[in-house]
Formats: sequence, C-alpha cells, structure tokens
Amino acid sequence: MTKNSDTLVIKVGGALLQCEMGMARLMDTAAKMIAKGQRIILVHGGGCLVDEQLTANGMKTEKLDGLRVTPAEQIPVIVGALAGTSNKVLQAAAIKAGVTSVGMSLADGNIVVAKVKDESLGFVGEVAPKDAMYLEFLLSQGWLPIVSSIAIDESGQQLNVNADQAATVLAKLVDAQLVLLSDVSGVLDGKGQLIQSLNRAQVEDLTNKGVIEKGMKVKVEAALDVAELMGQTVQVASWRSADQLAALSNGQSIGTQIQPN
Ligand SMILES: Nc1ncnc2c1ncn2[C@@H]1O[C@H](COP(=O)(O)OP(=O)(O)O)[C@@H](O)[C@H]1O
Ligand SMILES: CC(=O)N[C@@H](CCC(=O)OP(=O)(O)O)C(=O)O
Repeated sequence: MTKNSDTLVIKVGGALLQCEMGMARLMDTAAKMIAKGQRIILVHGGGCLVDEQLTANGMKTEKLDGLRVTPAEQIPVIVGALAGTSNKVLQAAAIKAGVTSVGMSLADGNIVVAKVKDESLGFVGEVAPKDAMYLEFLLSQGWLPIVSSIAIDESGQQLNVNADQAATVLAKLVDAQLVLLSDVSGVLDGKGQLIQSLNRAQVEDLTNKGVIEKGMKVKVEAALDVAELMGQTVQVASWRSADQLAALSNGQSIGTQIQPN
C-alpha cells in the first residue's frame, strides 16, 4: 500500500554528494515534481564526507551497529561536514536546477525535540516530531527544504543524528510518504539480487543471517518503523539510476518495498 500523500520525504545518502551527475538528476526530478505540485522535503546524510573530515583532522571513525560513536571533540568536525559542506553542496545543485531551496538542520524552527540516544554512543541524538509549522510554511511556498541531520537538545548541546532516522521523524511530522535513496538499488539478498518486498519477519530473518547489516540495518529498521506506524509502504531505492528517479517522479514504486505487515 503506497500512501497517497501530497508530501514526500526523500532521504539521500552521503555518497550522492560525491556524484555531480547524481545530484543534477535528483534535482531535475525534484524540479519536475515540485512544478506538478508535489511537496518535497530532502533529508541528507554525508557519512563519507564525515569520514574524510575526521581523517583529515587526525581523528578516528568508530561505528556501532551502523551508528557513528560521536565523542565531544568530533562534534565541530561532524557538524561542519553535515550542516555545513554537505547541506551547501546540495543547495548548490538545487539552485543549478532552478529549485528554490532552504538549507536547514533538525535544529531549525522547533521541528523536532532532541535528546542523547545512548550515553555509550556519545553525542548521538534521537529525535521526535514537534512542530510542523515551519516546514509547512516552506512547503506552502513551493520551496524545497534541504535538511541535515544535526539536532540541538534543550540544554543547547549539538547532536549527531543518523540521517535515515531523521527522515522518518520528518515523514511522521508532516504525514508524508518516505523514500530512502542510497548507493544500492535496494535491499539485496545473499546473492546480491534486489529483494522486491520485505516485512518485519523477513527483515529479522535476513538480519539474523547477516545479509542485512551496518547502514542498511539502520535504514531498514527506520523504514519499518514508519511503515508500521503510518500503515504505508516505504521505498528503499537508489539515487544512482535515472530510471528510478523518473519512476519516482511518475509516482511508481521503486527498489525494495518495506511493508507495514
Ligand atoms: N542486504 C543489503 N543490501 C544492500 N546493502 C547492504 C546490505 N547490507 C549491508 N549493506 C550496506 O549498506 C549500505 C547502505 O547503507 P549506508 O551506507 O548507510 O547508505 P547511505 O549512506 O546511502 O544511507 C550499502 O552500500 C551496503 O554496503
Ligand atoms: C549517528 C550517525 O551515525 N550519524 C551519521 C549522520 C550522517 C548519515 O547518516 O549519513 P549517511 O546517510 O550518508 O549514512 C554519521 O555521522 O555518519
């Protein structure tokens, strides 16, 4: 069941930011959809850029179950890479495609409430929907909000949020359809073949077998959370294929369908 919503949250993984052609295609697709009246929120990661910047600053990268352990001294580098460089690289691609965008983070306009997720991960954030007014305003103007996954908690602490989880929260906030675009065609089976459709029981089986792991495990769990809570299919697909982006703009299902049951 694909949700018949006039709002679409598209999340793109960080590898897109290193592919000019991919960004240009995505923004052209977004421009066409917005011209037809589709409201779009773009949420982005930037994990590979963070890795590069940490290395350049002589810092180590450590991940636990797909989430980056975020010690205090890494926060300025991570915030700079995600809310700074990644966000502006995407805005530049939007402007080039003639799309009016607003570059922002989870800390803007009271959209979410944030807290530390788990002390053992350091300054990793967990967010929940708060107030949709700011995003609704941007969407009502026909603008494209481009949102990085940096949040700030009530004590003023900057937090690093996984971008798939950020996207799920914004989809819940504005009651939107959710599409998670990565550098793979969808969820792949043990032989590297695309899986058309998955529900929770199938995901658990593949996770236990080690077929779904790391970033994909976080992504699929985030997708299941929205699918089950909102009773809608969430798509996990690729930004690499122009076909998929064209299908997306025609409202077709692409990649792997994560099912509510
Ligand atoms: N079963 C699977 N199918 C596809 N990708 C998988 C699978 N298990 C693990 N992965 C890994 O997950 C990655 C996608 O997650 P992630 O790196 O977090 O992407 P993004 O940055 O696009 O959010 C793939 O590039 C792949 O290396
Ligand atoms: C807590 C956590 O893991 N944060 C992520 C945020 C960026 C992200 O999610 O980027 P991708 O979508 O490109 O993977 C990180 O630091 O890499």
